[in-house]
Amino acid sequence: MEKLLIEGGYPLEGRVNIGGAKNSAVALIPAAILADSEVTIDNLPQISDVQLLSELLEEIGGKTALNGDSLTVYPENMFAMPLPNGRVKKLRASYYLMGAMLGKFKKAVIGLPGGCNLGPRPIDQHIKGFQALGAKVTNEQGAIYLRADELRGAKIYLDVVSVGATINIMLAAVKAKGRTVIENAAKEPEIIDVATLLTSMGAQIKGAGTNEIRIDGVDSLHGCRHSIIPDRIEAGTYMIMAAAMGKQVLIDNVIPDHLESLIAKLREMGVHIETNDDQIYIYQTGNLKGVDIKTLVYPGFPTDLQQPFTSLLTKASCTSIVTDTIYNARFKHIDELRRMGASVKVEGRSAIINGGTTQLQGSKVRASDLRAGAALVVAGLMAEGITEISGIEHIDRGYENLEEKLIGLGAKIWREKMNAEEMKEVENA
Ligand SMILES: CC(=O)N[C@H]1[C@@H](OP(=O)(O)OP(=O)(O)OC[C@H]2O[C@@H](n3ccc(=O)[nH]c3=O)[C@H](O)[C@@H]2O)O[C@H](CO)[C@@H](O)[C@@H]1O
Ligand SMILES: C=C(OP(=O)(O)O)C(=O)O
Repeated sequence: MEKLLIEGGYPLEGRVNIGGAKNSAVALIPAAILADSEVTIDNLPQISDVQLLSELLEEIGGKTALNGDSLTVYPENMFAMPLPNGRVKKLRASYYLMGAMLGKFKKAVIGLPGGCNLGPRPIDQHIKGFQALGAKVTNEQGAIYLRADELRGAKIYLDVVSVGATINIMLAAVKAKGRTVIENAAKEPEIIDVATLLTSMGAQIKGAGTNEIRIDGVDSLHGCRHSIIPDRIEAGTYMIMAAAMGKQVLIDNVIPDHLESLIAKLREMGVHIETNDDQIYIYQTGNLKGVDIKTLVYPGFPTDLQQPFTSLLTKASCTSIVTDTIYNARFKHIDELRRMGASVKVEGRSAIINGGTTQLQGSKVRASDLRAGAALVVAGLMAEGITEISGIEHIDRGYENLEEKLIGLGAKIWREKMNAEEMKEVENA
């Protein structure tokens, strides 16, 4: 087990290159199951979720070859091997194996997914979609059993706007007979990215990125090559770090339009930002003003940036209120920020941050989930002294080469092995 150490207080300056989007990559890899021949995915982020999914494809008989940031998936010999346990529980996106395997083999047995513990994360809308397409779905001892004699297109209205359900239904529907319409679909850029890959494989999909997606089933899908869009959440995290500690930071390989809500909020705080086609500049700013944010489905403020943004708000003058309407319990980072001296309290689904009251102090803290980890890295960069972050396996699920990228910007950050006593502390926590 390792921990991350940050000596805070060093200004960030320079440029940082953003990798491919985690939440696209983790859907595109399972989507490759649906093809009859090889699929190559470029601009792949080097994160543990990607590694786990490649291993899961090998478990079902596929072959994968990683070459730099490109992954080729050879789906020819895959079969409907049950995957009730093991790796599927280590990440959220293993739920995409349900849609992809159902679409390809008309059957699948997959364990319930893991991923960040953000409170309840049901998958009822995924299952409602599979059932509407004609699948029989049962939950037996924590594994989902899916089976269909034939998948038929259907009209599916999502009761909750869900990224995962929208993509999973697309995966199951692309080879179904006839037309599927997903109403009240999620509109995240990653959904368009998955639709683009599937279309390159020969699928007929219209409306991805709007709230109504229409899919006309085809008999077979072929191999293709696809490059993943930049990770807007990784980019947003570096923007927040730059707003907190930056002199002048250039974020490279980013789609500024995907970050409009964050850009607007940072500008409201007084951060000076310029954008062009694929870059965002953040300039040194003076005093930061407090702002309120409310997380919403895309294009609203992303819940995945709520936690790192909360850390930034501890530095702003006056009080800010952060409300998470997507996951109302996504506040596990708050206790850790308090340990570092932040004045924050949680009331219902909101965190109230008394900004600018104290200087954060380096402390021993624990990342309970991926973006809680990012929030603690932001706090560690701002704090006086050394911050030690445990639970960094969560951070490795979503941030490639974090230390390397931050060292490139002038931060003092490194990894160390934990000693036996520290490991025991973490296990007992
Ligand atoms: C791998 C991946 O892409 N993860 C992202 C995805 O997660 P994920 O796909 O799990 O999130 P959803 O968009 O499905 O969840 C949104 C909301 O809908 C609820 N819900 C969802 C499905 C369902 O069947 N029933 C239901 O009630 C959830 O509990 C949540 O409150 O979108 C989230 C919201 O942008 C992000 O935080 C995650 O980073
Ligand atoms: C919640 C997240 O991831 P996952 O859905 O994979 O747990 C995230 O990326 O912030």
